[in-house]
Amino acid sequence: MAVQASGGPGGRVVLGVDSSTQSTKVLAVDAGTGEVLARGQASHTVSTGTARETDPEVWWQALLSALDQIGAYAGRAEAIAVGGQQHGLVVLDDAGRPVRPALLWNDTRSAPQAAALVEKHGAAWWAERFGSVPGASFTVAKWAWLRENEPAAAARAAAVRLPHDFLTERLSGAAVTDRGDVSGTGWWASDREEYDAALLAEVGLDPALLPAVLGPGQQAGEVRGGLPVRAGALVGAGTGDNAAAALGLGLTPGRAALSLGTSGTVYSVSRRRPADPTGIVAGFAAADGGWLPLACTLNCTLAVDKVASLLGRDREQVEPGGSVAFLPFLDGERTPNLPYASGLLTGLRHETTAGQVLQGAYDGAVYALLAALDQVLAVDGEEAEEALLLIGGGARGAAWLETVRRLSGRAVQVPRAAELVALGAAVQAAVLLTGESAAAIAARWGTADGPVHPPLPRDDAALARLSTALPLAAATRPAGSPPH
Ligand SMILES: Nc1ncnc2c1ncn2[C@@H]1O[C@H](COP(=O)(O)OP(=O)(O)O)[C@@H](O)[C@H]1O
Ligand SMILES: O=C(CO)[C@@H](O)[C@H](O)COP(=O)(O)O
Repeated sequence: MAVQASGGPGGRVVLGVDSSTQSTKVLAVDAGTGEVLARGQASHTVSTGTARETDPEVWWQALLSALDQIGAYAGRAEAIAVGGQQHGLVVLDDAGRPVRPALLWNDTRSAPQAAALVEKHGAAWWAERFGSVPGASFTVAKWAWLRENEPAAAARAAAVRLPHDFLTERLSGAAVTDRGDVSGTGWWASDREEYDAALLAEVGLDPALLPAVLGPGQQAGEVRGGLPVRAGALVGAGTGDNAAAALGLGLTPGRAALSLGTSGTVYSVSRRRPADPTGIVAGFAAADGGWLPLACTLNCTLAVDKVASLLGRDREQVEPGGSVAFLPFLDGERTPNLPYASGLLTGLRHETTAGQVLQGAYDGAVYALLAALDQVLAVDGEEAEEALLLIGGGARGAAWLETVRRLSGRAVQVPRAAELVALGAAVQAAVLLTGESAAAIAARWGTADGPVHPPLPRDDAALARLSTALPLAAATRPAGSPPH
């Protein structure tokens, strides 16, 4: 199909949505040039304490508010797609209303259920069949937690959705998901690319409650009436936020992205299906038909910002040197799989400064991601490109950039485009309009363009301190919690 898109006023407009942990962002994008024409953003509330929950209605209201902020572009847009935080368990009643708040990817209460599922079948079975060894983040563990702890809520389930599915359905009425996001549930067999009926029976989930899985480039439906987006505009399949960013970056095998947001993630795309029995690399599917090997941490920007505020410092007030090792596992941790751990600071001396402690928190937050980088790239096996792509809110910060350069020893490229998840969703929407491949659109938009910062000598002493401290962090679980 010919590309009809054209830039400038009067050009065709698509909308990309990023419904992530902390907020919803909407970009109105010129489908021809990729120029961002307008931007809206609205915050979410996430529960604190041991639970991490958000009412899906909060995401919907945030989406409506962000759409409101882009003014006339909402009504002009011809297509829209939604990228959303992965794994969250959304349970709806027969009127499409949430039965309870969604259990989010960073809620570790489901760790015992995840451990029981892995114990029952073995890590190798999970990796081979599902591509991933499920931890507390995976939807299957959350569903098992709900059945055990709130059976009445589970019994009321008329539909089970992921966060992006919920919003896609509110926009279009279509009960659909996509292969990228469904690959993070733990009930989609990546070896056969279908729901695993035997596992669903085992966890007591009726497959009729699940959405249809759309393939790359497929359309979910059209925008229904009565919304700020024009009725009849095309609605893309949407996908998980990391898969959306991979589309937005036009990621190719051998190229890795490091995302610094509520979660820290490191990922690449692969032509080979991942199946890592250690559980470090999750074997997600990519939204374009390939695979998305990925490692994810629970403690990233929020943990470092918390340490800065405890120290009474601005997040950029770091100082070099010193002897601390800081593993900021304030929420427990997922990579490595230490759901009951807490933060650990070692190596304090009289001469240690507050700025060095803060730098230690940055180092600890980046350490596990960089440790997983080679395993992520090894899945495809393509020779790795030197420069890491740095994205997410943290990529705007100098201290994050310098930490990644110093601990990776690699060149780091920071795309000028700030919202890669929303841009990736916009790419998905543009695919529906132009019939091009997502890769062709991302290349035309130049989404990954940005300055390349040359490598620094790797700080092996800091990495060695962190590696020595890690077994101690594993022992920081509260009395009475199960062994890791
Ligand atoms: N200029 C900045 N410098 C450093 N960090 C920043 C900056 N702006 C935002 N952040 C960090 O980005 C985080 C939000 O990142 P984002 O990728 O939007 O999160 P999420 O997608 O998980 O909602 C915040 O927690 C904040 O710490
Ligand atoms: O769980 C994962 C990846 O497996 C997280 O990356 C979530 O998808 C949340 O993303 P952000 O809100 O941090 O962007």
